[in-house]
Amino acid sequence: MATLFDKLWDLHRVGDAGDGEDLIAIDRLLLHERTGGVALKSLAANGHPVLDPARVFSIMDHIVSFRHGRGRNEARSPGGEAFILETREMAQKAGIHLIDTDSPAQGIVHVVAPELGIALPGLTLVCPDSHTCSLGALGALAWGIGSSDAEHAMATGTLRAAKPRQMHIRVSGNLAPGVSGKDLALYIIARFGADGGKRCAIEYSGDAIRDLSIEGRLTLCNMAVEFAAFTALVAPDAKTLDYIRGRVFAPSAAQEEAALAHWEELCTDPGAVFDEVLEVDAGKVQPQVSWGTSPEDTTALREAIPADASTRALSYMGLKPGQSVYGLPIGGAFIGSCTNGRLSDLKAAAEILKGRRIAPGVRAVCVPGSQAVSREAEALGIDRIFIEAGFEWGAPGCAMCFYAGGETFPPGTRVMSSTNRNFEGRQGPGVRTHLASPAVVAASAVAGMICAPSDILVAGGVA
Ligand SMILES: CC(C)[C@H](C(=O)O)[C@@H](O)C(=O)O
Ligand code: SF4
Repeated sequence: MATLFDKLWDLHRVGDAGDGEDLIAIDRLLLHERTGGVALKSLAANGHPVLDPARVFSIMDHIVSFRHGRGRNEARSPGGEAFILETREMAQKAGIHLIDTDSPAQGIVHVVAPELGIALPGLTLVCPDSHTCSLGALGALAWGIGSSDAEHAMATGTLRAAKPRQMHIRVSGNLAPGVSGKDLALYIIARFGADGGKRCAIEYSGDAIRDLSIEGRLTLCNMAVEFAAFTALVAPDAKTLDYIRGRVFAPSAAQEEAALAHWEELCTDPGAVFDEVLEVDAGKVQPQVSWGTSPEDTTALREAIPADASTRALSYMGLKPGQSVYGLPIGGAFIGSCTNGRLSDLKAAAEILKGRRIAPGVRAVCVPGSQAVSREAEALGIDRIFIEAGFEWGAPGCAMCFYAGGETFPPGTRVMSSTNRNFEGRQGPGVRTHLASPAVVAASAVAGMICAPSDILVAGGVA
């Protein structure tokens, strides 16, 4: 009896690497220009070629400008152009896949990898980026690594890793309408703490997980690193297979039968034992919003901030213990990122923004997670809905998810954000980030204050 994680580990275990570590075969490696160029350059300087260039994909996302009509090398931070140029040059020299700034496939690495079928059930995937855990949503064994590990993986096709402990999170019941994968992720982190994942490999299962769309599962697994997990996984099911079919780097029609036979085995055997088990009742999850400077500093929208909340977090956020953030005026809103920059996220926000305007004094920005998301949204008229509501519509990339030294909101601005991190200065010096789902961010942008989608829909006579 084995867990899904045991099976993935054993399938890729090449041998014992000593010191409690195993040598794991790496199927595909992803790079971005913020950390990938450095790894490629150092690898070349050490005289090592990339063992199998066809398995390595480099994508421009972190530093590229999110201005429409951006030039090929335009960065969003001073000096950022060097990251783009170096990654391009080193990727071309190494002969790896390069999804460049002007490619129709460009976007955030964790959004592009599923879209192109780079991430598939049963594969090991690594990237020098902490949110690589997102890809576990497809039943892949994916985790974030450092740049030197990325070099090792490129040179040898393997990595040393200690097998992590395993956690099962069973999410029973159903999420209420309007409650998303993001709300579930924030709820779990708030309830069990930002260290609650205990560096385990987590498998999510249960009715609510089965009911989540693939994009909802990607959002949930994306935040596993905010829960201090090694990674997260969802066993592949019919939805996963439908999602994968026909994607560029997925098995061809001729290979599909063999692939399906393999993927069918990718599940936890009944009776397999986990080191830790957490039970979550999906019916208890309400739309969430963070109030502090860790994703665990989160409550349901109308709930009060705990009386014993950290003074430092409250002072940074300009809040008091016992108060609720509900109704607080905001100055900014951001929808995008590898957490919530996919089509379903933009659709959820557009449902609220349709025929409405954001409040005066709010700067609202939407940046689709990839060129593909952007194209699909534009084909559906979603870009018009955002723009007519007063949002800026940006060019794909990480954009305002993290401050890179360039454009941001003024210090002290309270920003509703569909991203995954609310650390001090994450979106810019002094910027006060509140994490929430795209629907809650959109509703708050319209109201000019933190509120629930239902407030807006009722006020507009829609619901
Ligand atoms: C820059 C990169 C290494 C970083 C990460 O690893 O996650 C970034 O993507 C982030 O979200 O903070
Ligand atoms: S969108 Fe944000 S969290 Fe995701 S990879 Fe980019 S910077 Fe990191």
